[in-house]
Amino acid sequence: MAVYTDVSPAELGTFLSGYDIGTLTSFHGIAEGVENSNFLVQTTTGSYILTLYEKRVKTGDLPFFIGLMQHLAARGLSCPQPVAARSGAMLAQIADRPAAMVTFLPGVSVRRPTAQHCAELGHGLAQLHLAGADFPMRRANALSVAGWRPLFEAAGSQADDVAPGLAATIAEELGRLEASWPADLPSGVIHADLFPDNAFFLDDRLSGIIDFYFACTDFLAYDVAVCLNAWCFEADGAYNVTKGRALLAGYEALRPLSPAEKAALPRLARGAALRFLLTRLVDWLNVPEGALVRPKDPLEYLRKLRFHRAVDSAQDYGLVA
Ligand SMILES: Nc1ncnc2c1ncn2[C@@H]1O[C@H](COP(=O)(O)OP(=O)(O)O)[C@@H](O)[C@H]1O
Ligand SMILES: N[C@@H](CCOP(=O)(O)O)C(=O)O
Repeated sequence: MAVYTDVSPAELGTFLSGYDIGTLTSFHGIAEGVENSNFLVQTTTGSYILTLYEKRVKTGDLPFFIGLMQHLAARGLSCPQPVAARSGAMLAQIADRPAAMVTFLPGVSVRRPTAQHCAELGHGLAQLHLAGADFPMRRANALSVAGWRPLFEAAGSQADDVAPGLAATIAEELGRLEASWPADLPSGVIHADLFPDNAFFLDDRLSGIIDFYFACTDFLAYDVAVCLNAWCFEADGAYNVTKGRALLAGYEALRPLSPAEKAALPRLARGAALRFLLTRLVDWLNVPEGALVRPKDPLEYLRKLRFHRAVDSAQDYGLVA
């Protein structure tokens, strides 16, 4: 998280009086993350996370996110659970922002995932997909292929200031993906942002998944592609096929990919790389003044995109045929 909106102790104290979770003992803003404002709130009954929803989160989508976390938790997935106010409401308002209080999950995120972490993550992702299969609400993925051109239009004119030639690379890739994006693959609830900072581990076992605010209804294999991008590249930009193999094997142990999903994986991985390149580029060029946030490097995803452009088949990611 980041902190875009400040909350005063008095405001938070008043806010907490609407909940049955004790009285405030301490709180602080959390610097990690880039989307919403998050606070670690400690009360006389324990620790909680207060999230204030910022620019990319539409208020109309909040019931989907809240309902999804409740649904997944009820099916045994370890994820934050929304805490109801005394009125029964899961959503509230503080500092003029929509907000929710959720349970605090123990565990730590890993900066340099090992193959073991990747295997655990793949398994957890498949568990999430299976647990979400009967979730009744739908939410279109606003950041799928149709959402990429508007992002490019917002940032494209400054892209070459970030890296010479970047605008042309994005334009070419966007055109290709718009023309070839799969139309019909198994769909359902996806997390859509399951990066290492959104997965917690205890003793190298996956202990929880957080940050469901990009979750939506889309191709399940696209979520796998997002994770290959986020978990299986080394800091020097090299793809680690051992980690990819572990992630895919962990996933397929619970939910085997169909032949069509396997064939589509390289395109989905290119699309996932372009999606994060574009959102990072927009964020890089638009850091709000005074915000506690560390924008993420868009060029990391340019390097990943270049790797995917040279991939022939899902076997290159470590998929065992
Ligand atoms: N339920 C939770 N339990 C424990 N820590 C959490 C929880 N939710 C968020 N955090 C902490 O806050 C950080 C940012 O949260 P996140 O949901 O990823 O924000 P963003 O929506 O900006 O990505 C996480 O990296 C984690 O450290
Ligand atoms: N994971 C995205 C940005 C959103 O990150 P989060 O920290 O809010 O989960 C990226 O790396 O570009």
